[in-house]
Amino acid sequence: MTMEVHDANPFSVYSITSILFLLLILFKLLQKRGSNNSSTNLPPGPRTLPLIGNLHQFVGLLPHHRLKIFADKYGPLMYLKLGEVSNVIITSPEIAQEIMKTHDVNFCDRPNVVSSRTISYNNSNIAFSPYGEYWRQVRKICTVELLTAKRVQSFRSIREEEVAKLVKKIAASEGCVVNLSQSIYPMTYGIAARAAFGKRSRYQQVFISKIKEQLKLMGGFSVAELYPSSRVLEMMAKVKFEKVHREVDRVLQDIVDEHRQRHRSSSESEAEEDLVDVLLKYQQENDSEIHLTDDNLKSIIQDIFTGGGESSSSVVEWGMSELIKNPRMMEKAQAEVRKVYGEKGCVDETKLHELIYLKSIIKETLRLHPPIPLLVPRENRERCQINGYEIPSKTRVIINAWAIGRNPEYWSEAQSFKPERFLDNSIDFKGTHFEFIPFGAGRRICPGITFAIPNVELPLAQLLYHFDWKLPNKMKNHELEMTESSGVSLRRKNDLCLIPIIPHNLKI
Ligand code: HEM
Repeated sequence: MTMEVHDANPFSVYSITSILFLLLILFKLLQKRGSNNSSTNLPPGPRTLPLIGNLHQFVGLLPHHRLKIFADKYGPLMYLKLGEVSNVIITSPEIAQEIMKTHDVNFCDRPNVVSSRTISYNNSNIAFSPYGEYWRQVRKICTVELLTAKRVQSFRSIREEEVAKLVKKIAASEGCVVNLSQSIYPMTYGIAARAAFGKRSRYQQVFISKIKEQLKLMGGFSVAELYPSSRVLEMMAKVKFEKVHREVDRVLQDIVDEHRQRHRSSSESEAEEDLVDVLLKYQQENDSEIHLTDDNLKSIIQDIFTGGGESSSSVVEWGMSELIKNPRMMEKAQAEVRKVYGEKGCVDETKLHELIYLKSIIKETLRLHPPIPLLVPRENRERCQINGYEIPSKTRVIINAWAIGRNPEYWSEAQSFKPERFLDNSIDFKGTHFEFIPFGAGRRICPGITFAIPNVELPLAQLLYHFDWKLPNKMKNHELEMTESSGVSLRRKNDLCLIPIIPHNLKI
């Protein structure tokens, strides 16, 4: 998902002086929008400055880090202003549960911002569409048609082929430094593209590169989103987003047309269906509920593609990083996967369920490095009370899942990577344990969990089975840097570069 506020430097897009100057004039001219913020019983929070609110306090730190520091001072329910937008920040499992369970219906909207409006065909995708009948229907299409366990299973050979390609590429560089980060992202994007468009789409590569451009643009604060009352800023942002969106749209429409053409001329079996086929079939056959336009269809495909490509890679990248840093755990994980697949001599999906330790590594990676650390923002429809404080209507709600996952009140040795903690308990990420919510929770919980997990398990299992790993330049394991960078998903600041060694008994 692509909408959270992520950039460490919110002022990077425009020069700060010109923006402030422009805003001063605008604020004199424009009547402030009637947001209902006259309440005196707002949650506590840092002091705000006129015009910019708390924006200046985000310079130089990633937002989820800064928000954690604030929460340590002001508590788990906090109020702050970014530009003219009111935000509440949640940093405890109890209040997250209040928002995403007790008051879920009230907090089920997404903020209507110019970037998502422009790139998501007027918010007609699943992630950004307002809570209501349309969202219910497209979400149903997603869970009942596109991302069912059976459908995800039908993409097994795609995953196996794409991961095998990755292993082959790495094996060809045995003993040399390999940029693992740069290899993992194309692999998961490749899986998402083939699941969405099928094997034969000649547009796959161009689509991946266009969508990356679009994601890059989405990865920072957009000044227009912080000052929604300014039409000038909105227009400027619209122009910026429209340019790249038009290019993405052109490729997507070609893909849809290509599929339509193919559909007419062949009778493919269901097993060969890709997600565009499924959506086209739904569009043709289902006139009872909502009619899907081509724009609706394209916006859903974009959702699946970005969800499928970006976040899963982030987990593989951080999982490998943690294992390098913790050689004992690396050995244990390798021993498990080599034992389970030893007789078979290769790793496929048939025995993934036996990799219990690997599953706990993935959970621990999601706890410490949730790919979307602030989840996707929500907005409440009606004024309400949470924890004795008043939350005015249309407040933006940001849940700091990253900080919740590192809260020492809920996790022993919270900052340490300890996969064993998940071996003897039933905590999972499906939205019922609010201390562990990398996929969110409630009605808006990520619908892509079943699609995401094999995308993470299979590559990790293969990388552990086929190779031993060394750090370059005689670097010691504990010296590996773990700095995070801003973007649409939480990535490493520096690419993970490692030397793969093929163990003797696994050499062909
Ligand atoms: C490790 C991988 C992934 C992570 C960590 C992740 C995380 C998330 C999070 C945190 C949300 C917001 C939940 C909320 O508001 O409570 C979300 C929403 C969403 N995700 Fe994922 N996701 C992942 C993979 C995927 C995949 C593979 C797909 C599709 C194939 C996908 C599709 C979506 C969609 C469509 C939404 C919007 C749901 C809505 O607003 O109703 N995600 N995801």
